[in-house]
Amino acid sequence: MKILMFGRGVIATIYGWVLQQAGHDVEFYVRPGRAATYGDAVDLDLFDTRRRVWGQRVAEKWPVRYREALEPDHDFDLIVLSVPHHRLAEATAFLAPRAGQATVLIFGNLWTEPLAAIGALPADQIAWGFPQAGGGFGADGVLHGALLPSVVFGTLGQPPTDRERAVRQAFREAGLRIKERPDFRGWLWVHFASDAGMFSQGLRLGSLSQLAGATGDLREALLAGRELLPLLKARGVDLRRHRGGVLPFRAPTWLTAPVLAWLTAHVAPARVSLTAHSDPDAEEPREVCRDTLAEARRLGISVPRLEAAEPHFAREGTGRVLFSRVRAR
Ligand SMILES: NC(=O)C1=CN([C@@H]2O[C@H](COP(=O)(O)OP(=O)(O)OC[C@H]3O[C@@H](n4cnc5c(N)ncnc54)[C@H](OP(=O)(O)O)[C@@H]3O)[C@@H](O)[C@H]2O)C=CC1
Ligand SMILES: CC(C)(CO)C(=O)C(=O)O
Repeated sequence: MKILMFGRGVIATIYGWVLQQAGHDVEFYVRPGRAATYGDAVDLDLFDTRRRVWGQRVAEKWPVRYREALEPDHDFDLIVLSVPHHRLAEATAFLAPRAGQATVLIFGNLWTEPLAAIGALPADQIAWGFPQAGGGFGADGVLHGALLPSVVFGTLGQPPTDRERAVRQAFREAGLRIKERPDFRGWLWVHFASDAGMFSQGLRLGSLSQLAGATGDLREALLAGRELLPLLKARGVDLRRHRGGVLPFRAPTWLTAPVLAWLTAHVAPARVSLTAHSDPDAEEPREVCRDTLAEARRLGISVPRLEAAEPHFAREGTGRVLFSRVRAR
């Protein structure tokens, strides 16, 4: 397949590498002028768990190809669109007139109705998925991350179309197991709420990385997630269809918090997925928390832990966040 990764973010880079390794022809679309600043190779430092449970360390310089323009008559078969949810509207507006004949895989967090989130992109060209990888670029420019052996794909109630099956096949050929989620709208929202629980407590400490190995703070994150279950129900999510996703929030925290703490302290792929999120000024965690809290308020759901963390993600009139000001003191 000829594949265009949109942007050169964390997820686009990890899966671009995986797909190219599987023999696909991979290029990155970056904003005009950006290719030179990114440089012609990515420094990867990954734990790849596709073949080994504890992960195989990959440290390599991966030469990549960029394009800074996209015309609708391109011949890409697949465009992978993986951006933070608050950047999706801008990205879909750019891509809608340029999608050509490609299938567009929406591959990330969402908190709105999925079909509204794709804007003017043609709905019959869309596939839905979610990465099972994590990480971040360090100050040294190296991408530190972990790749899990599966990847999530979903549909909005219908069986996968031919296009959607072809995308699953491309990921399967890359050695990834496909986890199929027929109520993907609900799955995405459960995931978003669970991120809000984690991010709210990470922001309280400075960044998500601080949660690694921290039993008490992970307990708070799990309880913050538990408080969001009524919000999901109020949004119409049938939680019985997402038992696996909500189990960590329903299970007793005397059990789950120490297990999570142990995993994130001692198991390299789990540890790296958290510790790579060390940027105290990262915007996405704040946007996730803001949007979740706004929805809880709109629907009149009490979320005391998220609310208590609000000073760390609230926006000032100027657009700066309160938290940056507190840190600067
Ligand atoms: N990172 C992680 O560990 C995980 C992330 N996810 C989810 O995956 C998705 C992607 O996350 P991640 O890879 O971390 O995000 P990043 O912020 O690392 O990457 C986004 C990329 O998209 C580019 N981009 C965004 N908007 C545009 C635009 N309009 N035009 C051109 N380029 C654009 C950005 O470029 P620029 O810098 O120029 O804006 C950047 O390169 C998110 O939904 C996230 O929640 C899920 C699991 C784990
Ligand atoms: C919580 C975290 C950081 C896991 O890597 C994430 O970004 C996600 O799964 O959405």
